[in-house]
Amino acid sequence: MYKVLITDPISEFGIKQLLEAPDVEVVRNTNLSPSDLLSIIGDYDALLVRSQTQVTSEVLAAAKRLKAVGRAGVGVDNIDVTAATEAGIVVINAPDGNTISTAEHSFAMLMAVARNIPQAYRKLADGTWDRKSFQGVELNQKVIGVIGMGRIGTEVAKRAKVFGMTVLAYDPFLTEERAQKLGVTHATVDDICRQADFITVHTPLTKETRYLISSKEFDKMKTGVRVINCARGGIIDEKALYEAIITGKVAGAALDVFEVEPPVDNPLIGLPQVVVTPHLGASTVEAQENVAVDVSGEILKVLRGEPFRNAVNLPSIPPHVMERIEPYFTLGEKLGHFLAQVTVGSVQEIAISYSGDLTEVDTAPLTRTVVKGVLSFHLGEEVNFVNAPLLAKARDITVTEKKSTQNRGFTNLLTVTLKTTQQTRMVAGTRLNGYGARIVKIDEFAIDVAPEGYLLYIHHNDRPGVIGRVGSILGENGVNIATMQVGRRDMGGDAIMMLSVDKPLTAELLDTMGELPEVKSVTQIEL
Ligand SMILES: NC(=O)c1ccc[n+]([C@@H]2O[C@H](COP(=O)([O-])OP(=O)(O)OC[C@H]3O[C@@H](n4cnc5c(N)ncnc54)[C@H](O)[C@@H]3O)[C@@H](O)[C@H]2O)c1
Ligand SMILES: O=C(O)CC[C@@H](O)C(=O)O
Repeated sequence: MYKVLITDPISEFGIKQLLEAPDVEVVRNTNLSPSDLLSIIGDYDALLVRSQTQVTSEVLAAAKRLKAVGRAGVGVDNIDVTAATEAGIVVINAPDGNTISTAEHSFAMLMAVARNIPQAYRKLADGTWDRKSFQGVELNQKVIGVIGMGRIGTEVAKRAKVFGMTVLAYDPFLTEERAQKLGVTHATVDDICRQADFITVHTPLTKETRYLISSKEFDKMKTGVRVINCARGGIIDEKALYEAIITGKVAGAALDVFEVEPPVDNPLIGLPQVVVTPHLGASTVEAQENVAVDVSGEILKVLRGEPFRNAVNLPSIPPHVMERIEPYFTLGEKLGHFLAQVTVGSVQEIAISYSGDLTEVDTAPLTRTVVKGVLSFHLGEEVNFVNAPLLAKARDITVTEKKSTQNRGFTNLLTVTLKTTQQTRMVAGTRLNGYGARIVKIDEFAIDVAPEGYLLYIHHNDRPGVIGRVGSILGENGVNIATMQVGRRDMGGDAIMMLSVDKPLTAELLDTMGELPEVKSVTQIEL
């Protein structure tokens, strides 16, 4: 039974699949102090949070069973992702579910600051009918600068266009073609500062984007500009913003996020030109359901060892790529695990070659599964999909990946070569329609074996009677052979036998088989 701890308020509908999963026990406690969390986290396999719970390196160090931290939302600023990666803990987020809600909130804030809606509301609510103080500006025919054209920035830009605005957009990944397709003008931050009537930021908060908009940028702006931040506090320098408002450069600001949340003695709050909300961008019924559904589903997959998509500490896998490579995940891991069991010496290099259909997609996630398969034979559960490359690097193991045109007649082929201090061995596998995963080559021998269960890999001389003797010994010792495959290079030369058996052999029985005439080696493999 997997234990999942939920420590922030998360949509009930969204976590339904966790609550109903027969293999999951959910514990909800949204009143834990940091020390409470430290003392109980060791019992849990997954932790599900929003933005309040601080998942620090101490929490992660105490989380001996933890396999995943799920964030019902986009930003993972409250999670020590580096510490999680080192510990092999997957950090999952839900990047798509709150895009529309946050874009709509950004637009609502833009309109609120353009027309002074909250200020007018407050005055009227206080009993004053004031029609002079709140003259606003139209959006139509104004220039808006969108900095960060990812999911939310793009949706904001689309809405701005519908309102008759000219959109200047900056994002290091915005191509001219995409800008044209969206009907926006590709611009620099400098262009935006000089030309825009409204500036809205939609980047993550990184070293590069901290104080992206500060005094230097405000100095370049048109007098009367209005700025919006519904992304992360700190992208706009709050001190510089305050100065720019006081000097009259900036006519208004709309802020949903702050450098410190909740804000403490923040002079921006209460300024008549500033519209604020307490980080409400994603606070809609729809967004909270979406993010909770997404992250709960992904957590279930991580716990059950199934492929997942949205890990922050792993490159994300687009759905069309996932669809193509998912069937090979288990095969890749098993090929790695197979080689680790038949090879002697310390691993120096893992080389993976993809051919056929597999050359058409990004196979980096598959490479991780192969590396995991190799390392897990020696490192056990310590190694997983997240930390496998790090663990290989820490052991000076080179991992290479190449695409090859040599598919040996298979529509797809995954070939893994393991170089150790003592030998170099190779195994190749494929997926055959109707038969599933198969091992089709071991070193120079063609073979056809399902990579599962207990296998006996016997290297022998191709002589009459060897196969019979192997079968008899197993039979005499009560070991049932499920399947048997032989492969040889030349008649009477080097040959291999691959048997799948119903139960593992004892060490004594393995020795007895190894002593048979013409048998060179016997290796038991578990896949
Ligand atoms: N207020 C809220 O409640 C709320 C809700 C959801 C998301 N957010 C925040 O909104 C922001 C955007 O989210 P998203 O889902 O659109 O993310 P996203 O990853 O889809 O987009 C971010 C974009 O910023 C771009 N970028 C990175 N550095 C940049 C730079 N120096 N200059 C310009 N662009 C840069 C990236 O290339 C990317 O395209 C994030 O900070 C996220 O945490 C806030
Ligand atoms: O409401 C939340 O949980 C924060 C939403 C937002 O900032 C995010 O990063 O997804």
